[in-house]
Amino acid sequence: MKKVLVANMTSQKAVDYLESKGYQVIKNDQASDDDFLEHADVDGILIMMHPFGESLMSKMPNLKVVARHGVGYDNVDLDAASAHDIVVTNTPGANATAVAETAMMHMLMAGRMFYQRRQAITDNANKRYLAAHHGQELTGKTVGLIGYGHIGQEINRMLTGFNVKVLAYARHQHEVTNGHMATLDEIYEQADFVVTALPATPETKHMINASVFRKMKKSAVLVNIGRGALVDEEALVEALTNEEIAGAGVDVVEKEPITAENPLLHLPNAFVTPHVAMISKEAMDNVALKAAEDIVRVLEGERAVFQVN
Ligand SMILES: O=CC(=O)O
Repeated sequence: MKKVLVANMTSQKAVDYLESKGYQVIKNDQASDDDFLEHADVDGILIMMHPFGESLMSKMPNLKVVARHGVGYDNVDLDAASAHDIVVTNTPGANATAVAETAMMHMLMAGRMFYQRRQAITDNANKRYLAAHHGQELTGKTVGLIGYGHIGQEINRMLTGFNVKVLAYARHQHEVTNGHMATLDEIYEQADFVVTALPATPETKHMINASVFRKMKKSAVLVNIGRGALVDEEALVEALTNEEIAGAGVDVVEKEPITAENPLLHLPNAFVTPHVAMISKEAMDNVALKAAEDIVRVLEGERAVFQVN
């Protein structure tokens, strides 16, 4: 019987599907390197954000497929995977609604500093700052979407009722119902809300940096629901502290899991969530099932079709 390790928190749907197909499932909610190696004989593995590279792959002789539970696969070493003939899959689109809802929430929360206003009831913090800063509405504004895949397009769809103008940046041309495609500089210079929804790659690392903050409007709000690596966090903290931009909403930071020391948590104009954009019952079910289906397809021989690019 083939074995699949379902690592980290996921939906039971993955386990049920794999078992219904006759696989032995080992479930491990706290996957660490040691936990992986305890089950080094597995044929497939379903992982979330745990770094997975050569040191693990080389010790798992039967491993044929690593299914990334989500979209970004920056935690998986693709070169090592191809050297070991391991297929890597991801689940584009399966969590787009949850992540787009999170982006909408961040625009509204960071735009109006709702979190800090709630906190001020009980801890008295930031009262002077909040009295002097009223925040801004999303309605009628220009929104820059950097990344226009499943998630960017879903954000655009959700924005329809807000009567915004959308400027979208992507590698490929798209029809943008609420606006049009634009260059990065057009977005930096014109957008009131800049949303980053790109993967972490060598090309996107720190693409949002001090020189970008200088190009952005002083009233702009940055929302990052892609990866922490997209934003130079030190420069972001500086830009927020000096009010070079008005605010930020981030679900992802450079060093995760985020800890209480992260300076973004202590600024009155930043709103932070701990990389939870895709955590909803619906998204977890969709993603888990899609990842489990990919594992089965690969283990049954349909490899090339599912490889991430
Ligand atoms: O972070 C979430 C994902 O990569 O889907």
